[in-house]
Amino acid sequence: MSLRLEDVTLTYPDGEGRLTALDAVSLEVPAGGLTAVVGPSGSGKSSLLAVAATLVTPDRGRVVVAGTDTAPLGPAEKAVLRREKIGIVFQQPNLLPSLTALEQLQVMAHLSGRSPRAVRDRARDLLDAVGLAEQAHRRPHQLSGGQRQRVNIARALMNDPCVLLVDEPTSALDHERGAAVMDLLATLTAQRGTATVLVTHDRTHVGRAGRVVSVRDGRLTQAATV
Ligand SMILES: Nc1ncnc2c1ncn2[C@@H]1O[C@H](COP(=O)(O)OP(=O)(O)OP(=O)(O)O)[C@@H](O)[C@H]1O
Repeated sequence: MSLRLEDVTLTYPDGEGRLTALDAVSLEVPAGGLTAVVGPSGSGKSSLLAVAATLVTPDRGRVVVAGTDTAPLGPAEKAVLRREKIGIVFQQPNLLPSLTALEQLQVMAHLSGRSPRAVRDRARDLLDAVGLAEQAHRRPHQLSGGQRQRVNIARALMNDPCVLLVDEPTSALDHERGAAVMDLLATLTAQRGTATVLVTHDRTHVGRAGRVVSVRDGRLTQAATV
């Protein structure tokens, strides 16, 4: 199942007029595909993620998540779609300080209808997949920045999303850890078949993505297969 943006335009109020943050953007990411969106500050990367996440409604165009056109959906329906189909990895992990790595994942599944045992098993499997099986019972302050980002990624996969949206995953990490997180995202995307979009201003590690797209002044200017 894929993610598709069709001719998406998004504007914000700007004094007397409107500022165009996204200008007729079209982008398709297939299941199992990892697309990196690169661009300078203010180019529209966060706006693109927010629209893809259905957190912001575009002025024009369509966002299709796993075959569902999101345009006709109301706020409650979008919230369900987000919970069931979309994983979001924010730049800052926003982990709850008092919870262990395992518990951070478990709380994500409280509305999933799965048994507590199934939830715990899935959380353990995911921590294993991101290389943190040994750290399952540590709290955020007992983890490194790279490890916190791994918990963040594992947490976004807890509800088995079709679409994974990742905001600047390597900006707080040194070169080696940044490369490792990008490798992990590429591996998880292929293994789990998510349609993954990551946005970044830093081109250092984007070679690990299957496709790189540039955004500038709200327009996709170039697409290249790496
Ligand atoms: N809520 C808002 N209201 C008005 N203008 C906004 C709003 N959010 C973003 N903008 C403007 O829209 C444009 C695109 O912003 P966006 O945050 O998408 O860029 P970005 O590429 O993510 O930047 P950065 O890398 O600095 O986070 C910018 O000109 C920004 O000033």
